[in-house]
Amino acid sequence: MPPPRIAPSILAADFTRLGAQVAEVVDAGARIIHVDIMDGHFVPTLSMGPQVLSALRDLDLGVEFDVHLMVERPERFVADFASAGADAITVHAEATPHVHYAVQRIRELGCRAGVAVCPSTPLAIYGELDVDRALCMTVNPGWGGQAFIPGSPDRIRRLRALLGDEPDLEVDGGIDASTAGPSAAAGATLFVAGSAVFGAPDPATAYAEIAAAAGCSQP
Ligand SMILES: O=C(CO)[C@@H](O)[C@H](O)COP(=O)(O)O
Ligand SMILES: [Co+2]
Repeated sequence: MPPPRIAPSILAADFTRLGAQVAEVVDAGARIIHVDIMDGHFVPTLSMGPQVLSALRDLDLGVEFDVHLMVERPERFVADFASAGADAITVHAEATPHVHYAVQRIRELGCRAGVAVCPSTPLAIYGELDVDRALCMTVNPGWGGQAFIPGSPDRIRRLRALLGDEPDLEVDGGIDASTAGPSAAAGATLFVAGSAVFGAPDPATAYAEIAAAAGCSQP
């Protein structure tokens, strides 16, 4: 299985000092930054567009950008995010009838391809797809700061069994120092944490605590 990694989500960052906040978690050891894109349709909320990603990319912090598209018909936007600097792009299985095409397109654009599922979506779709990353939502998508759904470790375990050892299994929503451990034990390898990192008084310490709970080796 891939080594465990933590991906701080900038959705919870202070946007008046976004670059400094990202630099702070990079100094603490983060090598992946999670970027949540919400369209007001697939999820009721709006977040940001590719301009924010390209601004972060221009900081040259040497990190990977993990783009989570919570948008309808995400295949329309993958090229925009690839040119803005995405390293991995994840689309929701519920957001398009053309998931296979979206995965193919993301790879053609030179990015790693992920497919995400909401908490009520059957996991069987992964049996039909070859993905670099499977994203198991551990809250309903659309908002930061929600509580981890308690049945998630069981779902993560079933998903890991379907995927085999190779792909990253990403968990997203309510991940903190208490939920990262059970998620890791169930087979998760990539841990998105928004409010537990950027909502903490000291994001670097919070990052280190979640990393330790997830079993990450020292940066
Ligand atoms: O995709 C989403 C929410 O839909 C996330 O990536 C959130 O940004 C996670 O936030 P926390 O639950 O960690 O506060
Ligand atoms: Co996300």
